[in-house]
Parts: sequence; C-alpha cells; structure tokens
Amino acid sequence: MSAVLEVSHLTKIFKNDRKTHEKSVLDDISFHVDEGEFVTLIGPSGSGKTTLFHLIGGLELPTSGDISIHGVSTVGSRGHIAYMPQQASLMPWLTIEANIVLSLTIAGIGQREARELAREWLGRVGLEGVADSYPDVLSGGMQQRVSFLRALLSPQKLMCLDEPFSALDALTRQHMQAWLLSLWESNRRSVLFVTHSIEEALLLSDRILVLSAAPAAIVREVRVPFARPRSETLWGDPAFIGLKQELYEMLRPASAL
Ligand SMILES: Nc1ncnc2c1ncn2[C@@H]1O[C@H](COP(=O)(O)OP(=O)(O)OP(=O)(O)O)[C@@H](O)[C@H]1O
Repeated sequence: MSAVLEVSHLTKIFKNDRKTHEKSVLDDISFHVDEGEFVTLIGPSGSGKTTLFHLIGGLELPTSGDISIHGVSTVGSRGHIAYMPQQASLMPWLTIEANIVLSLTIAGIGQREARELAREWLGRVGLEGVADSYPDVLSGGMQQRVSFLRALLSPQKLMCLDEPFSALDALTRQHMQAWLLSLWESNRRSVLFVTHSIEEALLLSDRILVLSAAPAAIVREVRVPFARPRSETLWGDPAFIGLKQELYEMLRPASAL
C-alpha cells in the first residue's frame, strides 16, 4: 500500500512576537496514512492536534520536519487536503446545494459536474429535500452531514476531519458515527481523524495514534482489529471493551493515577 500522507519528524515551537517566550507543541511527530486507510489521532486537550492539522493543511509552518502528500512535500502549501472542521461552517447565504458546489468548484471541478455530483450525493444520503434550503433551517447533525459530503466529494486524496461531531448531542453523535461509518466503508477515502472519544476512534479507525500531552509525541499506535463492515453492536464486544480500557489508561492524566 502506498502512503497518501507522510509526516516526518515534525516539530512545532510557537514563539511570541518578541521571541522572548517559546512553547513547544509538537515533538518529533512521524506517521503515515495509507491509501484508503482511516487513521485517528487521539490525545489530551491542548496536545497539539489542531496545530498538526494546520501544519498538514499548510496554514502554519513547522519548526522542522516534513509533510508530503503522494510523495510530494507540501509544507506551507494549501489546497492539498479536504478538510471538515468541528463546526460545519456552511455559507449562510447559499443553499445547501450551492454550498457543496462552491467548495467543489474552488477545488477545480467544473460547475456542471459539481452540480450533478452535489444533487446525486444529497439524494444518496437522503438530503435531497434540503438541497434548495439555507443552512439555518438544518439541524446541527444535518449541517455536519453536508459538511462531510463537501469533504468527501472534494478531489483531494486525503480527508482531514477535526473533531467533526464534538458539537453534537450524544444521540445525534451516535447516529452520525453510524452514518459516517457506512458511507466511508463503501467509499474508502484516506482519512485522518481527530477525536476525544475513545469509542468513536475504536468504531471508525483502522489505526489509532495516541498523543502525549504537549509537547505532543506519538506514544502508542493501536491497530484496531475489528472486521468491517462494523456496526455499533461492537460496543458490547469484550475485545472492544478491553481495548477501550487500555486506551483510557493511556490517556488518563498522570495526576489522576
Ligand atoms: N499561534 C499560537 N501561538 C502560541 N501558542 C499556540 C498557538 N496555537 C496554538 N498554541 C498552543 O498550542 C497548544 C496546542 O493547541 P492545539 O489547539 O493544537 O491543541 P488541541 O490538541 O487541538 O486542543 P483541543 O483538543 O483542546 O482542541 C496549546 O497550548 C495552545 O495554546
């Protein structure tokens, strides 16, 4: 399998304007995401996950290290990933369909193809009824479905999903996990996912990378052994419960031990 994303020895130190104070956030991070693989980063709050996404998305420069997508270094360069943020951030003045079309055309897809793709996929996921609605009439869960579709249909090979369900209530979150799981299992895009939820990571991922508190280092890689297609029934599986406990112990702050 070839790597879609390769992150090598990435370090990030933030300095204030006068360079009198520095904060080390990422410490020698190396990992890869293979073609069609679902990899999740999990770590304590403030461990640098969003910073890592900013570096991969080219919004920030690393202090040292390299990032390459399909073997080409993309450090400091934008437009190479499809990104789904914590909040759907849809344009309120555009219809749902126009929101999807806009992001696809920005990514280089022609207007007509973008419109066809948007219509087809809104239908496939049962959202055809809201194609001509504006985002404010949609629930949080529906907005996140649209946001996910926007990323899924973008032509970039790597999808980066930054805690996409964190703002949803528990029940909607579970529905969204099941929805994403079935959609992803039939489309197999390369995904780098960030979550605080151990269950979510175990349900969705092929591999989980556990980050330490800042400055973040990868302290453990867990291969998730469950066969696909998966479903929420996994939650009661003794192997699932065992792994969940193991991850919980790894993520427990030292002060709580
Ligand atoms: N531009 C910046 N200048 C200085 N420090 C920063 C900057 N951006 C982030 N940080 C610091 O880097 C650390 C990591 O932040 P980051 O948002 O990447 O963590 P996170 O793991 O995504 O957090 P959370 O899980 O709470 O969303 C924090 O201590 C934050 O204050």
